[in-house]
Amino acid sequence: MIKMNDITRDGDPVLRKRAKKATFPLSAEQKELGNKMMEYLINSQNPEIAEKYKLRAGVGLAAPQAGISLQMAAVLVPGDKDQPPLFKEVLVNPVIISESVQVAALEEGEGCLSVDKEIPGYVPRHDRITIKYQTVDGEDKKIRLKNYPAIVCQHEIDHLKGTLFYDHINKEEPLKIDDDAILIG
Ligand SMILES: CNC(=O)c1cccc(C)c1Nc1nc(N2CCN(c3ccccc3Cl)CC2)nc(N2CSC[C@H]2C(=O)NC)n1
Ligand code: NI
Repeated sequence: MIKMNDITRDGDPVLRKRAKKATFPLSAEQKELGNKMMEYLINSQNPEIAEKYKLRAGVGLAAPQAGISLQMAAVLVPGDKDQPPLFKEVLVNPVIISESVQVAALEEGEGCLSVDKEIPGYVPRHDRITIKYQTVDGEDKKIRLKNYPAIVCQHEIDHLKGTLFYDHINKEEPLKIDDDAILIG
């Protein structure tokens, strides 16, 4: 299982590189990586397991954060209690093909498993996006996302381009954002 000491931290050059495009069929190791990244998110969202293995909770994890420069990211956005997840997928070679003009940001700012310190400030993103990606089996998919799942996918796709969330925070005024921005609580 992936544990916190397997997760690369800010300062590791792999987090600032553009990740390599995946070619199909994926190797057994690459498929296994997708499973292990998703397993990390499941474990990290389970209070007992997270406590036992000291896992920081996350809803997204990108391959560069596991030290592998590959265009692959796992996303697991839970639904409400006893509901199915809002979004659960391992995205391979994801590309944002359209994005809303409407800006949105998490009201509490963003955290990242690869950034140990808390960096306050709004991270302006698009409220709605359409992503084209492949599944680990090479199937082409296209999905439209909005609000929290859209924010998470933008954060993870950023990782594949060597961008970290705080790159988007206004240095002079971290809490400055468009008047009509949607703040997601
Ligand atoms: C600085 N303020 C903050 O971090 C911050 C502060 C307050 C609220 C939010 C909402 C904040 N922001 C933020 N909170 C999250 N979690 C909330 C808790 N949750 C979770 C926790 C326990 C069980 C199950 C789950 Cl689901 C896991 C996910 N996740 C992200 N991000 C940014 S996009 C990728 C995603 C990620 O997975 N990061 C590791 N941001
Ligand atoms: Ni991150």
